[in-house]
Amino acid sequence: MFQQDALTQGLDVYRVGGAVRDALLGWPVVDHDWVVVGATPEAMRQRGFKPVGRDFPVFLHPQTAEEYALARTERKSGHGYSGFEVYASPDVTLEEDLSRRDLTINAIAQGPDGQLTDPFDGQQDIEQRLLRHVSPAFSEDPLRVLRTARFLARYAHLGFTIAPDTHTLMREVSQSGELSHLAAERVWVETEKALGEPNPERYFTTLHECQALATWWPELAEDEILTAALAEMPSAPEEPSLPLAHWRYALLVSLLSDEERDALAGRLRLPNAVAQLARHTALTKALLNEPLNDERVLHWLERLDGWRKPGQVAAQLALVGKLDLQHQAPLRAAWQAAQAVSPQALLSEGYQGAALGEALRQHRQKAVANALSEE
Ligand SMILES: Nc1ccn([C@@H]2O[C@H](COP(=O)(O)OP(=O)(O)OP(=O)(O)O)[C@@H](O)[C@H]2O)c(=O)n1
Repeated sequence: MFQQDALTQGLDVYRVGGAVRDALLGWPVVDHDWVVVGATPEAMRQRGFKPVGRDFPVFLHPQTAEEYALARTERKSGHGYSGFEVYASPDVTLEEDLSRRDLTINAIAQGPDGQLTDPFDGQQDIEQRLLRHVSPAFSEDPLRVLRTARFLARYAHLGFTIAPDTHTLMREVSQSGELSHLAAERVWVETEKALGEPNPERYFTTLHECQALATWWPELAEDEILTAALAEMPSAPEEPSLPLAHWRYALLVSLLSDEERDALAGRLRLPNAVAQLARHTALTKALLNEPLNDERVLHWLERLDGWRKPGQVAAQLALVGKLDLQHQAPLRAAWQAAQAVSPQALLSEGYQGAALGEALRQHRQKAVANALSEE
């Protein structure tokens, strides 16, 4: 049940999508999406709703900033995201709007009196823990392959599986080559969300099973490589300054070569911070692979840009705590000792320019060596 406010009073409005699904699942509801039946864009604007874009009949409530979309149908007319013909008109029914959606559990609407409109048996699929497509139109949006894998990463621990027919469709979409028309940013948005879910590995194994991994993650699309990569993710540290999803990504690609990691980062157009965390994580794993010594530790601190960005060393030290706890204390001591070397003191001794740089490095290396020998 929900109360209508002055702005929505008199509109034929329903709560839809994720909010209804998650409420039925007892999962926290983060944001509410609404669908409005029988209204025109002009009527919405007159009420004070703010149009979101020019091409989509979606509006924001000026107070709650929640999305109100006019009921619409969609038909594919080309490749990728722009290749959609959207038809919104007061004669589009609630059922028609629900029928364009991806999964049955996402195609349930709730009216103000609490009553559910559920033409595709989404409630039954929630009870049976099934991710099932609404109609063959599922294939019209290749992003849905990733979305379905992401929902599995989120709900697998509740017992959800992907319906066999849906799995078949996902494989067909992957084999059609349509995934390559997605924008890299949208692929990353889905992947980043999946990486933050309770079972991120299910996202990747599902995509591998339906042959979708080869398009965007060819570096991981081999049974043994994928298994090894996924086994790295549980080492993500609880480091509140960085998102869990980013740590998991960095660990996932930590066994790849530098070239492969950079190729992936470029293809996915990763945000710099994520690509950098991935590089740093690989450096830390390489450091721990062999016995520590002053030269290797100093090199590691330099590659982490520790003097300018101490937070980057702190983050990697947290990772060391998960990967190899016995090395955390010596590395922390070495870092503190190296940080304590003061450029100011060397300046006042008369060092300048390149000589100052060289003296700094020598003093730092000595400090690291002392710290390592004391631990
Ligand atoms: N490619 C897509 C994207 C969205 N939807 C529909 O639009 C709703 C809202 O989409 P979105 O807000 O992206 O996702 P949610 O389902 O709300 O999931 P989340 O909890 O991850 O936000 C979905 O429930 C689904 O009905 C769809 O059918 N196909």
